[in-house]
Amino acid sequence: MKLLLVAEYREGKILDTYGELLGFAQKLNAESSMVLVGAADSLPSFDGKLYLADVATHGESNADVHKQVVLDVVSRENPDMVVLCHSSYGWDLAPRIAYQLKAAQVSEVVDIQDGKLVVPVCNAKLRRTLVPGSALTVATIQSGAFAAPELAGAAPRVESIEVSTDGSYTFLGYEEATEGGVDLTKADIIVSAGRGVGKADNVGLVIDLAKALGGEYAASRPVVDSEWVAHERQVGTTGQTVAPKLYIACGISGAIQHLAGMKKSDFIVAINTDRDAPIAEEADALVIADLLQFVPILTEKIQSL
Ligand SMILES: Cc1cc2nc3c(=O)[nH]c(=O)nc-3n(C[C@H](O)[C@H](O)[C@H](O)COP(=O)(O)OP(=O)(O)OC[C@H]3O[C@@H](n4cnc5c(N)ncnc54)[C@H](O)[C@@H]3O)c2cc1C
Repeated sequence: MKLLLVAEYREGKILDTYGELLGFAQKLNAESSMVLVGAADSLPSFDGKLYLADVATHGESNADVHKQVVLDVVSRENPDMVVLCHSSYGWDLAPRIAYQLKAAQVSEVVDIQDGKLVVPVCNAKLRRTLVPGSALTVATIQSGAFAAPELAGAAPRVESIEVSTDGSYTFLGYEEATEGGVDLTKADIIVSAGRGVGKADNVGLVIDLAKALGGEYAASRPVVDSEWVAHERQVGTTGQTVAPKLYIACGISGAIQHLAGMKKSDFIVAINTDRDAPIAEEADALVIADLLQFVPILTEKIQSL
């Protein structure tokens, strides 16, 4: 199998998520080439062919033009699969490429089993394996689902390419998070509330524990969707990616989209009534308890130290 990996470049450098694309290729045992709209001073550690379209000419974020770049490389490489990250860049680009190539598009691949793509369904409660019906597939891979292989030292064979830069997009720039927004990535300790807190009033228990520990509080997506906690505190693929020294997950089941945002934490404590919740597999310590009883007692003990 032959893959074309689409790397991303932002604000002057290649994003290290290209490593996850390589991890995906490695798991499929596939041959791969890569394409990047970027610059020669920020290249991937990749032992293969890299098609490089100059960012100064093709723009940093322009789906119309970048689509043409990828299509140009597809015509040269004739891959079986075009692979992008499941990121805002990938969401924007993948369907355009798939439509143009009349290829199947498979979104948010989380695993490979027996050479087949595994994707989440039913809000990630279930998974299914897919065999695309077309000869060419365009796939996006879930953040954190495929570990990057050892990359140091490898250098790509670079081939410069150029396509027409006509497009209907004008890229205006990136917007910084609003002032006063919380940067959870800087917190050493995060206590996070999941749907297991039950109702908005109970989020206070999690906030109290975070304060007692001198940390920040965060939440899983359902808690944010219910407007119990602001979106800026959401952890996961559609929230922030954090790696604190201590992450305490209170009433969080451990769906892949949540794990992707916190599994690089140094030490994970999960408080859950269900000993079989998926988070138990990631947790360094699992407390099987009702958080509504356990968390206030823990907070009180810490406050009394
Ligand atoms: C495209 C997409 C993007 C997504 N992005 C994100 C994201 O960025 N972040 C994110 O978090 N999710 C995200 N999700 C949602 C994700 O799939 C899960 O649905 C979500 O993470 C589940 O949240 P939860 O663990 O809080 O709730 P649940 O899965 O409902 O788990 C609740 C847990 O609480 C436990 N519990 C219940 N009562 C108690 C109690 N009294 N004491 C202790 N434990 C208790 C239960 O045993 C259970 O394990 C995304 C989904 C999709 C499809």
